[in-house]
Amino acid sequence: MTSDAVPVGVLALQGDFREHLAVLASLGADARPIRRESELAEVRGLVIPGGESSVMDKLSRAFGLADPLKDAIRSGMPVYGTCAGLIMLADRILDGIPGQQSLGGLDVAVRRNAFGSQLDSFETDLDIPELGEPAMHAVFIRAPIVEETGPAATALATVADGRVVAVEQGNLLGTSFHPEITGDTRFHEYFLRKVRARE
Ligand SMILES: NC(=O)CC[C@H](N)C(=O)O
Repeated sequence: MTSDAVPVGVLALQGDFREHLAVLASLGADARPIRRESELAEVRGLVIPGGESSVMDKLSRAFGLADPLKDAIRSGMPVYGTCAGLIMLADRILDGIPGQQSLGGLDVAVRRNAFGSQLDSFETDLDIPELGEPAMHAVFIRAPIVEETGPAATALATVADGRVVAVEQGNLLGTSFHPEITGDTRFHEYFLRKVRARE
């Protein structure tokens, strides 16, 4: 193992964790699926993938992972959530199913399935100053929107009508869209820089 191969996890209870594992491995990380508390304890950063947040919530509680995940987030571990993963990181969920909980950490209110049926899925290019040129091609799939950004969180990207679709707060990152399926690795590189900066 090279010194570059920092161990990072992808929450692998549900959703498109394999795509994230492949991107992280392609960037030289030691990328591991995380299904147990003991596996979480071995990694220095975590990605929470897209999928279905209400199912991920139920499984994380059923597997005894919700509390260790909250502890990891509070301890300052870098965590990047895409789509359902962003919902898991939001302090407040709008339009959740009854009883749906999040792990929290990001001072935002996120509305699930916010783009309505006609825009169930769509693609657009986003200017993201933190990531530089060119604009990022972004794929949205039954995507959430960041409806309120609290004072502790910073918006990184907005769609054309001004609604927020990417946020950052300290070691936490969240995007409504799925960079793991477009071949643009800049968000994963940004996440890995946060992980390596803590080493
Ligand atoms: N692509 C996705 O992750 C969709 C998120 C899903 N609509 C949810 O509420 O969790």
